[in-house]
Amino acid sequence: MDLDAVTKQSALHAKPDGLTLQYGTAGFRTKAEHLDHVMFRMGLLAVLRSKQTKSTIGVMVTASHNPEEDNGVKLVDPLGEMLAPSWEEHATCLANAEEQELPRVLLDISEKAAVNLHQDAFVVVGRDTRPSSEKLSQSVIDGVTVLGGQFHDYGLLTTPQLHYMVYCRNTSGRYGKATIEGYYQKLSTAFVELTKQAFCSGDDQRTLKVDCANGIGALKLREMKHYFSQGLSVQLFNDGTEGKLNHLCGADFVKSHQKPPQGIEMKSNERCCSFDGDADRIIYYYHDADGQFHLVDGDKIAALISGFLKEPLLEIGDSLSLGVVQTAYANGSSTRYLEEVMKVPVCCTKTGVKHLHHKAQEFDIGVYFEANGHGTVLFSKAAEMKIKQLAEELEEDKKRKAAKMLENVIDLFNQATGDAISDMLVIEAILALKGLTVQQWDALYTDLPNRQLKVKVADRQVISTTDAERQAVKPPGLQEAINELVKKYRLSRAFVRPSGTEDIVRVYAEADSQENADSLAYEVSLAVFQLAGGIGERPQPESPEQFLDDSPLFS
Ligand SMILES: CC(=O)N[C@H]1[C@@H](OP(=O)(O)O)O[C@H](CO)[C@@H](O)[C@@H]1O
Ligand SMILES: [Mg+2]
Repeated sequence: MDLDAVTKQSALHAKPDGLTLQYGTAGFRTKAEHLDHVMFRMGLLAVLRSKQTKSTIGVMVTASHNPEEDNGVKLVDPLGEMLAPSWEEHATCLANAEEQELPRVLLDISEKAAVNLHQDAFVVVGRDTRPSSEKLSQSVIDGVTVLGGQFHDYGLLTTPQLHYMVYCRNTSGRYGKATIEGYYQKLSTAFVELTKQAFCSGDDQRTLKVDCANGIGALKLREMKHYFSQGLSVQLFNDGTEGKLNHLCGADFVKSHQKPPQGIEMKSNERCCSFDGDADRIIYYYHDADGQFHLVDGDKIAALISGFLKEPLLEIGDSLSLGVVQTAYANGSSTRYLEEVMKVPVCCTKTGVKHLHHKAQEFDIGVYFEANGHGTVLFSKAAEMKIKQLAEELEEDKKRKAAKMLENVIDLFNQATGDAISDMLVIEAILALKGLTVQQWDALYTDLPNRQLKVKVADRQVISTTDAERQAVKPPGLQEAINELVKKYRLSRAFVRPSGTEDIVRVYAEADSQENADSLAYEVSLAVFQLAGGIGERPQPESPEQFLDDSPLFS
C-alpha cells in the first residue's frame, strides 16, 4: 500500500469538519455535497475487501428513494450480497477518520481483517441518474486506483444490476454474463419461456403502466423492453425527461402516502406499478370503478409468488421447503393469510434487506419481501440442482412441465437482491399464467388499515428495540405506553424504531379502521415525542394527514 499516495490524494477529497456518518441499513446516505471524501474512502475500502475475499467487489453510488439532492454509497459483497456487518464497522471507521489518521486506519483494518496486501483487487462501480452521481463515482474510482486496484466502471446502472454484475463475475459466468446485454438476455429469455403457454392460449398482449420515479429504471427499462415485447408491453411514465427524481412519484411515495404518483394517467381497473429511484423496489396499484385507490404492496407480491410456487412444487412431489420472510412492517393480514390460508411458514426479521436475505437462505426456497416492495426469491443450490435434474428426468409430462416452469422462475428472479425489473416480469408472468387481474390478486386478502409516521427527536439512538424491532426496550416506559395505547383499538398493533437511513424515528400502527390506525399512530408518535426527546413544540392532535409532509415535527 502506497500510504503516501493515499495521504496526498485524500487531501483532494477532504472531509468536512465535524461530520460523522454511519454505514446504515443501505450504506452511507446524506446530502451529496458532504459525500466526496466518503466516496474516495469507500474506493479504498472496496480494494481491501476485494483483496481479502479474492473476489470482485461492487460499489454503487445511489440514494435510492431519497431526494435528488441526496446521495449515498454502498459496497456489494462477492455473491451480490450486502456488505458483511464487520466490514460495515470498518466502513464507518474509515469514513469518519481524520485525514492524517487515514493510513493508520487502513493498516488497522488490513490487520484486523487479515487482508493479504499482495493480492490483486478488482472493483466494479455503478451509479444512478442523480446530477451528483457521476462526479462522486469518479471519487470512488480515485480511491480504488490509488491503492492499485483494477476497476470497471459500468456507468449508469440500477442497483440490482450492479449486484447482478458482481455475482456473475464471482461465479465465472455460471449465473449469467456480467454485461448489461447479459442481464437483459437472461431475464427476458426466462420471461418469454415462462409465459409462452399463457400467450399461446389466446391471451391478448398485456400492457403495464410503469412509473419510473424519474430515475435510472426508466433508462434501463427503455433499453430492455424490446427484449420481452412479445409477452408484455410497458408504458413508461416519470421517465426523467421532465420531473425531479422521486418527487411526488416512485414506489416509496406511493407506499407511504397511499396514493398514486403524479405524472401517470390511470384509467379505472388498469394495472400500474412504480419503481423507486434506483429500481430495487416495486409496488402495484389501481383505481377501482368508484375511483378508489388500491395499493398492492410487497406483502401481496410475496403472497402471489408463494401461492404460485406452491403448485409446481406439489406437482413435482419433492419436499423442498418453502418459507416467507417479512419484517414488522408487514401487514397483519398478510401474515395471517400466509400462515393460516396458505400454510406457509413465515419469519420476521429486522428491517433491511440483508436481514431478510440471510433468513431466506435458511429455506430451500425463501421468498422475502419488505412491505415497501423490496424483495426476491432465493433458491438454495440444492433446490436448483434438484429442479434442473427433474426438468430433464421426469417422465410424466405434467410433472416435467412443472419442473421446467420452476427452472425458468429461478432464472427470472435476481438471486443477488430485490430487483424491480425482475420482480415486475415475475409478477406479470404469474398474472398471465394464472389469468388473474390485478383486482383478483388484490382480493387474496384485505389489508388492515395502517399508518406510518416519522418523529424527529434529538438523538434517535435513545430508542432501542428487540423481537425483530417489534418491542422497544429503551427509553424506559415507552413500550408500556405503546401497550396501553394499542389496547384502546381493535385488531391493533404498533411499534417504533430508529430509521437506519434517515435521522428520524419511524412509527407504525395498524387497526380495524383507517381512522383508528391514524389515531393510534398519532398517539404513539406523541409518546415517542415525550419519552424519547422530541424536538420543537408538542404538536396539536390533528389528522396525521395534515402533518405527513409539512410539520417540522412529523413528516
Ligand atoms: C420502513 C421502511 O420502508 N424502511 C426502509 C428504509 O429503512 P429505514 O431503516 O426504515 O430508514 O430504507 C431501507 C433501505 O432502502 C429499506 O430496506 C427499509 O425497508
Ligand atoms: Mg431503492
